[in-house]
Amino acid sequence: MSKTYKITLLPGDGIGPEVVAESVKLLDVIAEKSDFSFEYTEALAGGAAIDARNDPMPQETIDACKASDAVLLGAVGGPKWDDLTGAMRPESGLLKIRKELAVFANLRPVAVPPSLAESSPLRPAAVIGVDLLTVRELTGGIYFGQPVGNDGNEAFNTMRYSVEEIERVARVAFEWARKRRNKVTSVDKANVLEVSRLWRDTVKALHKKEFSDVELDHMYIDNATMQMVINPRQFDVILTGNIFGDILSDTSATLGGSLGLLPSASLGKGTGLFEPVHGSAPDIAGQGKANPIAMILSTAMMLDDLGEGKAATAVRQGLEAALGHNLRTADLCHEGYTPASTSEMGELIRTETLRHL
Ligand SMILES: NC(=O)c1ccc[n+]([C@@H]2O[C@H](COP(=O)([O-])OP(=O)(O)OC[C@H]3O[C@@H](n4cnc5c(N)ncnc54)[C@H](O)[C@@H]3O)[C@@H](O)[C@H]2O)c1
Ligand SMILES: CC(C)[C@H](C(=O)O)[C@@H](O)C(=O)O
Ligand SMILES: [Mg+2]
Repeated sequence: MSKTYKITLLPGDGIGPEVVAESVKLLDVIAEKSDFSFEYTEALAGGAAIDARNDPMPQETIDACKASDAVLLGAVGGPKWDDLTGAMRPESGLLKIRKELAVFANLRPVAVPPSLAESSPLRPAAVIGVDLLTVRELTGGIYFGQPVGNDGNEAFNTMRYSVEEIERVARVAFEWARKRRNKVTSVDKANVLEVSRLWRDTVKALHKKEFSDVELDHMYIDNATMQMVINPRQFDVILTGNIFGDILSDTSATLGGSLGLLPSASLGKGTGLFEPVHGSAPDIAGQGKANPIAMILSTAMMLDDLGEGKAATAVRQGLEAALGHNLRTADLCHEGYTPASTSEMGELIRTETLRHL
């Protein structure tokens, strides 16, 4: 009996639907050559859901996500909804589904093969061979701290973490390090913030108790952001909280030359959420310019999570082969390359993936 995976698609806004479409086409051709298939449910999220339901994350969407094996999300937000506040914002819808699915660990890998090094604004010699994984805490910290306030004159958010929240995400980072180069860099602001002091003490204690075979160091967020640019190869696994991980992962996108390359997997105990690191890119939306690679690599992470490692590997090998051709979307298209649209790049990656399946 062949297995059918239930996938909920949340295309969202801006370039979200454009890149999700490429993932679906890829999954369909993979299914044709495999002993498993996919059943899709498309649901509303973000600005699209505000327009249709006056709610950035309707209950029917949450129910569909929880009933599926995996969720693929494009991106949410954009200028049309920028005047909305609080729970009515598209971005609040994204935070809600992360919380509802309890996906507390957000994995954001970056690898720079030689084929991408020349697209980086940094010197190729500084970025070739970069292979790092940011493990970002995703359901706590200042994004979810209470109380929240804004009386028009003064506004505040609160950053809080409990030992339990820190330990469970730190465990994920240490476990990944054991499968990689055995090193964790924990990033915080323990020289200033109480929350970071607890973060650092908790990570140290867990390390001593369960993971003393893994190399551990600690770095302040300001230095880490600079180290990411001047010496990114020193990093294997980076462990950090919600807001520092948000900032540091966009910084890590400079290494390969585009935010359009960075995938992510948001994992907890149940259904995983697979979303590119980038947003809805209003400046290029609707023009066929979006790079589909971040979404396609997020789809590979989904295949891994579903236990379809062979298909995930074929996607990564297919992508590597595709990058050997001279086609590039606009974000990476410099001298010597031919410009490709989102769907042309998607088609090339599909063709190469099939060759590796
Ligand atoms: N996961 C998400 O849904 C998510 C993530 C980040 C931002 N956002 C939202 O997206 C909207 C725009 O935010 P922003 O402009 O700060 O960030 P953004 O990530 O949308 O865009 C930043 C820059 O990167 C470029 N870019 C992003 N993805 C690309 C791709 N796939 N291919 C080529 N270029 C790409 C954009 O053109 C832009 O120049 C905001 O409403 C923001 O809140 C959503
Ligand atoms: C849109 C926003 C809520 C989101 C975040 O800050 O987590 C985004 O920037 C990301 O990196 O996934
Ligand atoms: Mg971000």
